[in-house]
Amino acid sequence: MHQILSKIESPADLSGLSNDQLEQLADEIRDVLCSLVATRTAHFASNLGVVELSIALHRTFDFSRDRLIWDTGHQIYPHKLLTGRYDEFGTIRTAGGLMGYPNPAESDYDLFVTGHAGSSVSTMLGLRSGDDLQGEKDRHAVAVIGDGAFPSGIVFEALNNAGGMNANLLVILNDNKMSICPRVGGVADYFDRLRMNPFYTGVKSEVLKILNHVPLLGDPTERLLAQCKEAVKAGLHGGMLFEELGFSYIGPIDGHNIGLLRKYLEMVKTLPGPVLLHVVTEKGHGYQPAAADPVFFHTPPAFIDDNGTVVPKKSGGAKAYTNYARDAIAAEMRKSDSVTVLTAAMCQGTKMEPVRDEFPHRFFDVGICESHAVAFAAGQAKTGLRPIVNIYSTFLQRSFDQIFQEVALQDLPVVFTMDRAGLTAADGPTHHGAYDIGYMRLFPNMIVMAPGDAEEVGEMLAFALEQDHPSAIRYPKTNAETVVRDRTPMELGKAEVLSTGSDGAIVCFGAQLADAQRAVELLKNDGLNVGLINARFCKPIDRETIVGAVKNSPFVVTVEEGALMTGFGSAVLEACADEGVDASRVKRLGIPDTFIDHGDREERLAEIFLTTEGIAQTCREMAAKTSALHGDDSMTAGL
Ligand SMILES: Cc1ncc(C[n+]2csc(CCOP(=O)(O)OP(=O)(O)O)c2C)c(N)n1
Ligand SMILES: CC(=O)[C@@H](O)[C@H](O)COP(=O)(O)O
Ligand SMILES: [Mg+2]
Repeated sequence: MHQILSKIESPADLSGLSNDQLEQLADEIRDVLCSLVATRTAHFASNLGVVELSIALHRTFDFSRDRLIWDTGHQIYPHKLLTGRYDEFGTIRTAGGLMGYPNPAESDYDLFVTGHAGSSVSTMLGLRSGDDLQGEKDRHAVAVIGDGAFPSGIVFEALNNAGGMNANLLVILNDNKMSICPRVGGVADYFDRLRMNPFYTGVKSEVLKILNHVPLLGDPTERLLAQCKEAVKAGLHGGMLFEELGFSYIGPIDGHNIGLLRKYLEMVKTLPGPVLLHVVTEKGHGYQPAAADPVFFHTPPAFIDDNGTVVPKKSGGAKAYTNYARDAIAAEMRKSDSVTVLTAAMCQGTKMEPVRDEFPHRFFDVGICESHAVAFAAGQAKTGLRPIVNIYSTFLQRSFDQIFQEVALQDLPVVFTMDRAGLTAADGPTHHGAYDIGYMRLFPNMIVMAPGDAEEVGEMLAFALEQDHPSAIRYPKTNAETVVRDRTPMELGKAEVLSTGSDGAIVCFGAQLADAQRAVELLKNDGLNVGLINARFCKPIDRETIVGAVKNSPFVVTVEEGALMTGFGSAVLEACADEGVDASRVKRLGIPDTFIDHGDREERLAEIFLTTEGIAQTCREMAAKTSALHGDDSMTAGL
């Protein structure tokens, strides 16, 4: 089994292998990738597409000394298999196992933990600059970036800087025509034109040889001829966008031909200054169903291959918050032509393909360009439209300044639907939506909400679209429950009291409401009568109800699936302080001030007491503590 791969303990073990053996190694790596996705959801098509590139890179450079960064990092699996992690690879994306992204704690061959797209050229330029300043100019600097990540604004900031510095830097564009969905925008169209370049078909090199032998004359015609020559080369070269920024553009070349890759990598290794090598690959290459449908196979559900038929191991089940949000967005877009929706290359993750198809003129996929997305939405809002910016909580962090300046400061009615707000489990710390409560409630004019259950998603979106202010609605990566109750209508800054209790109160902001309701029922078995408040708003917070609960209850437990630092619980403490109410009997449950590793979502939630039992246990402890404070030993007897 994996005769060659199983013996690769480091890239140095590649040195003696022939191209044929390297091709066999590629097959063995693909076999490992196919075995992995039979067991769990993981990044599949992207990794299939960079097998040969990974092998050729590690065969050509010595990254124990040279520098290598894979942009975004979701396509890191072949790199991990080639850098001594074959034996433990089966643990990837599981608690305590390998991360599904680069991780310096696992290997010196991983330089940065990444998961957000676009930063690789910048960090590599920084590494280049640092190595140069410390007398290590011999270390090569290589950043591999996908065509989906490439339009991110930060990439052009880095290209601009690298060109200006004339830095010895190799940027490898991994062009597979795909982001998660098909790539979009002018850069995508440009890449399509480059892919048609004769170089890729081998014709260009002959023409370039001829041009380079055209004699230069010493008279005014020389300048014209030289310009014509440059124009023809540029036309052939393609790559003018990069050449004008100071990069030598090479390509496009076949990214699945190991021999060809090695040849060009050896060539560009010696080229001075910034170089961009354009590599053409196929997302899903080597596994036909993935090549045929790279969108589905970006992160497919665990599946088995039944003689070429893909059979997901489980499907269906309760609807996720994402589904309710998508349906609510579609419903609002049907109700009003003023409602638009924007995504930053996450149409598939937000399940908005049906919305894209139903509203082709009011659906905007701007690519991995979150900062631009928010400013774009602000422009739409300025014209009277009601844009919904549907971006994952963690990726929306890219847009902090545009949320501040273009939206909040202008007080424009942009609605932010922040998916994956909370723990995202297998993706780990780069993808947890931990900070959106804190960063959104900072801004004047911003309304910050979190649905407590499935129904409130649609109620909050409809409410948000009626407000003449910006608003944010956050929900986690999980199935949505319904909490049966007599619902009170949405009212700005008003919480919903589900029950009252003489022994304490739980104030829940967001999707743990059903857990909190079950905890209330559990606590009755302990003889504790604890009330439950559905906060609904973190901003404006319902001071009357929530500070009132703190004032009149023996204890209050606040619950949020967000960072405790600056989160909803902090807002409660601030409100109590402002009202002069003693908040010493408030216990806050949420994400502690640390980065939470990847792992099973329910396990991670249990570790921070954001489960039915965790909330109940916290209430028991608070009841004991507060009854002891007031001389009633009945609760402490059993502790
Ligand atoms: C800032 C940011 N926004 C969105 C994402 C979600 N995302 C992960 S991979 C991906 C597509 C990347 O496309 P590309 O760079 O071409 O890589 P490929 O999967 O094609 O190899 C996206 C949008 C992200 N990781 N980071
Ligand atoms: C690499 C990346 O950022 C995306 O592929 C992300 O992992 C998708 O997350 P979901 O699977 O939660 O949509
Ligand atoms: Mg791509």
